[in-house]
Amino acid sequence: MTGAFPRRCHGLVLDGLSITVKGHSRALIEGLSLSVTPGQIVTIMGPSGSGKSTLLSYVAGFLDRNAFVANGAVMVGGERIEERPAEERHVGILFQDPVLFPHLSVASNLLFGLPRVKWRDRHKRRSIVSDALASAGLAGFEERDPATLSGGQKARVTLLRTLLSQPQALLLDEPFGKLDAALREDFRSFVFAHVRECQLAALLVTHDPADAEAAGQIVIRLDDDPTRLSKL
Ligand SMILES: Nc1ncnc2c1ncn2[C@@H]1O[C@H](COP(=O)(O)OP(=O)(O)OP(=O)(O)O)[C@@H](O)[C@H]1O
Repeated sequence: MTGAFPRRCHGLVLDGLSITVKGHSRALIEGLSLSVTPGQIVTIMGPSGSGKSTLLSYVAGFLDRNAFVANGAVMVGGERIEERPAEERHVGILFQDPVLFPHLSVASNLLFGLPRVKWRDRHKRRSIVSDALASAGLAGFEERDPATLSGGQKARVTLLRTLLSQPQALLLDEPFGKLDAALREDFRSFVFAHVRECQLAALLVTHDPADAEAAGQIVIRLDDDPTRLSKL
């Protein structure tokens, strides 16, 4: 894999995380603490509405503070980040639908992810993008319009863009959910290989036990009753 995705040497730690929907007396998530080591994928499972996406939003910095009361420490790379704006957290997130800018070429979408402060030289930036595409089996896709890509290709480009932004932790919110079975397995292996290669600390939200098994079977279950948080 390309040198544009350097190895990370810090993990992700949540400490005493509690989240309540405003106006509700019972917490959605209460006293959740967990530690994800570099290269490890911890799976978050639980019924619809149990707070899986809300948990990821809190870690990523997207939580709607008008709707939720939340507290608890989030550490990435050895630093507290829960008070920082999302763009300063070094946390990448992938959603169920790959999101690419439709008016930009594949290369421009990827260049968007690449930190300008780190790579100022235009040719170097282009070559990092080309190397990243080649590492994903997409050599020569630089000038393609995202609309012409298959679902699996879009998913790969979206992951590459996230990785090029140099995250230290990766949040995966059902990123395989809409792919058909063969593609799902293929993309899952692709994502997990990058998590391990780049030594990212990853949280995976999924409803599929096969994802949890492929991720290494470390499962945190958010139950209907938040006082019954259990580690399988
Ligand atoms: N903006 C909001 N305002 C008020 N309540 C919200 C808001 N967003 C989510 N919720 C509530 O928070 C709870 C947790 O939602 P969340 O989306 O985190 O669940 P989930 O476990 O990810 O569900 P699913 O598996 O269906 O995606 C739900 O009861 C939901 O209705």
